[in-house]
Amino acid sequence: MDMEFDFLYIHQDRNEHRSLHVIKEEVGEEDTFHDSGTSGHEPDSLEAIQTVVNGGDMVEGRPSPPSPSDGDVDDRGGGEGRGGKPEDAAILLHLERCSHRQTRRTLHELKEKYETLQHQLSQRAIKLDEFSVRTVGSDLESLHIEQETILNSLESLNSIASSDRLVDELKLREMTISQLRSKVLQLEKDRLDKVPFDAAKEITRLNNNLIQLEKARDELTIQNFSLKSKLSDLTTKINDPAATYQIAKESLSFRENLIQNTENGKLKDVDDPDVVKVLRKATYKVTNDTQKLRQMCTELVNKEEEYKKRITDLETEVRNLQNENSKRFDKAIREMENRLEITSQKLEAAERYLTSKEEEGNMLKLDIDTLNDENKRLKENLNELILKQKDYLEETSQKAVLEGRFTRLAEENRVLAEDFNRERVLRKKYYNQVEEMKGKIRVFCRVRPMSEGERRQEVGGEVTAVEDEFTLAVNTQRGHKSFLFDRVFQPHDDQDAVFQDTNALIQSALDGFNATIMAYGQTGSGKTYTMLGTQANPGIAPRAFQRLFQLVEGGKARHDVYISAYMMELYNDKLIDLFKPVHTVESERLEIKRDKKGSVHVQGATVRNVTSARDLGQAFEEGLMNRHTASTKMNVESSRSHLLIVICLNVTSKQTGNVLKGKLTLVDLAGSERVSKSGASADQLREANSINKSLSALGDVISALSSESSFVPYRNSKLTMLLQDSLGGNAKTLVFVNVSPASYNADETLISLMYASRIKQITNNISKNSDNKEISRLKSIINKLKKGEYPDEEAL
Ligand SMILES: Nc1ncnc2c1ncn2[C@@H]1O[C@H](COP(=O)(O)OP(=O)(O)OP(=O)(O)O)[C@@H](O)[C@H]1O
Repeated sequence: MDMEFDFLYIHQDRNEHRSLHVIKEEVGEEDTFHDSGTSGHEPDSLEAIQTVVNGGDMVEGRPSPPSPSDGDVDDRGGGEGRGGKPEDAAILLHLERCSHRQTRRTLHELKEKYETLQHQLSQRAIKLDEFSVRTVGSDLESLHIEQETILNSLESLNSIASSDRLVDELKLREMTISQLRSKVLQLEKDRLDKVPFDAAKEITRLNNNLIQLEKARDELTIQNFSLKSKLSDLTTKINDPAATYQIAKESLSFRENLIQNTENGKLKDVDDPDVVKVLRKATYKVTNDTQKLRQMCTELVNKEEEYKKRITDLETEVRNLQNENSKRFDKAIREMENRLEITSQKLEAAERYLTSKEEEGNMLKLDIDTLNDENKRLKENLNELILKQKDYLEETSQKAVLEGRFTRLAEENRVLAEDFNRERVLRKKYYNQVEEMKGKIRVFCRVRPMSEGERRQEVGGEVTAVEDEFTLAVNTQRGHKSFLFDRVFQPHDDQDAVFQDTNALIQSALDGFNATIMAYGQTGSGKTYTMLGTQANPGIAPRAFQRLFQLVEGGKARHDVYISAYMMELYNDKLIDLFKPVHTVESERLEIKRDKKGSVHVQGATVRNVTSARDLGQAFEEGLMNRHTASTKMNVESSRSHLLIVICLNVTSKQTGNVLKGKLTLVDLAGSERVSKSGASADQLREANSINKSLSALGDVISALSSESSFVPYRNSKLTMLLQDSLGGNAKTLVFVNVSPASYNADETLISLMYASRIKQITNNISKNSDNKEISRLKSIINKLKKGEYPDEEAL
């Protein structure tokens, strides 16, 4: 009985290993159970599974490498290089296998228990006797209890195998999924760190694909779980019938043994008919139960076969699904790898593009620097322009001020011009009055310098001395004599200084007067130098030409001036037209004529119209050339003839239309030396007489004009006839008396000076004072006019 109690107690213990061990000890057998489908070292705990997932070892209940029987796991498991998905599949497969192994192990344990119990029953059935019938019921009851216990054990085992395992499985899968996700995130992070901004779209697209794949994986996982669940249900269903089958089988065997034992004679020993009856009823009942149990066993066997087949199908289906999943997963991995490769290539392309863009950026920076420099330069230019504009505005304002000032000045100028014109008229009036008061004939004396030859030969030095600008003294052996003139020019006075006091006559000619400038003196005294000058030092004639056209140009707004000229030579009282070629001179007959107004002209003379100083100068040069040719042809010296240049002016006022006719006559007289001194030939005498006669006639005319004689002997010579309208009347005459300072020319100098004195009727005697008073009065008038002041009424 103690053994029975122990047996019942032991079978109620849920610690299977311990109970089996106790049973084995009690029955004295070794545990020979060995599941051919397992290695005996198969990991069946969560810890072991996790270790397998992590690639650890398991030996003797500890984590160990997968056994050869786990070939599917190895084939599908792959390494970490598959990204964790094969591990996931391996875990699932492993969990499935663990579940099956545990189920099969439980079945085997139950089978072992069943065999042990059968063995105990067979052992103890022998010992059953009179109380066997009584104990059959209790045995049956015990069997039922045991059956229930076994069923409970199976139930608990199944629940443990299903619920706990699934929870752990889920936790494990979640951990695995979490690890996989973290790995995926890490990979994505690494890849994103390498991918530039422009590959972000591609990464986003890959992420979306990954999410799709994860969704698909999750769906597959759900399907997998669903299948697992079905498998679990089926396993439960299988286990239930299996347990029932085992119990029924045990019960059947027990009953069969009991019946057999009973029939084998044990009941023969029972004499009591009631007991026999009871036993027979019990036997009958047991027989029926046994039949029912057999039917149940048959059904259960059939069901087991059916479930086993379904399990096999489901396992095949699961394997197929897993293979399919694995293939899809591998395909997805490959696609991901391909996309990663493409993305890497794109990344490289993007990096190259970025590099090129950086280079471009550097170039653009250089361009920007250049543009900045250009901009700076332009700004500087702009600033300069602004400053210039500012200056321009200031200048504009100043210009406006200046324009205002200019307008005022123009008005002032206009007033001044009017005043000037008025003053000019007055000046002319006063000038002419002064000229008239000074006399119509003015006499300037010019002393030439000693020539180099005269200095070298020491011809007795100078006999002349300029005491002041109006007085020339001559020191001779016969005494000291002073001569007064309108002006005395010293040897050092140049041509310009001489012309300054003569150009007023040019203006008089333009004002309608007949102006005459002539040079008188002995040969070599400087007449030609004074009247014509040299190329380097032009005399009065070329300067008068220039001045004349300057005045014409200045007055062209008011006047139209028509200018013509003729040029004559008077030799031995004979006129020669210098504007004609030499060979025609003798054939032409020139006659001096006077018109009704008294104007003199030479009939037959060549008159040249000139429009410029250049024209006039060229004509003048031609005339001089002709004079030289004629002198050579006649074998005479040019100094033995008189030279006349006559410039006729026809001035028409543009305002009034009045016409003024003036004349400027320039005369270079022949030498005035005495005949006895000039040579002894008859021609020379005739020449000298002709010269003296003309010069004497000129002196007579001038003397008559000065003395205001009623008769002026113009017709005594051709010279005076030519000068008839230029001497006297309203004519203005300027006579240069040229003298030599040399002592050997002292006599001729005295004669010339006396001749000039006769012209001015100025003597060195008692009339000197009165003459000096007159001269002083005239000088004061001239000085006031030069200063632009009006002469006093008394002086006038
Ligand atoms: N004021 C002067 N300054 C310098 N040299 C002068 C001056 N006057 C005359 N001479 C020079 O004296 C020389 C004689 O002068 P010029 O020929 O003019 O005298 P002339 O009186 O004209 O003589 P002729 O009656 O023979 O023509 C020339 O060589 C001339 O250059």
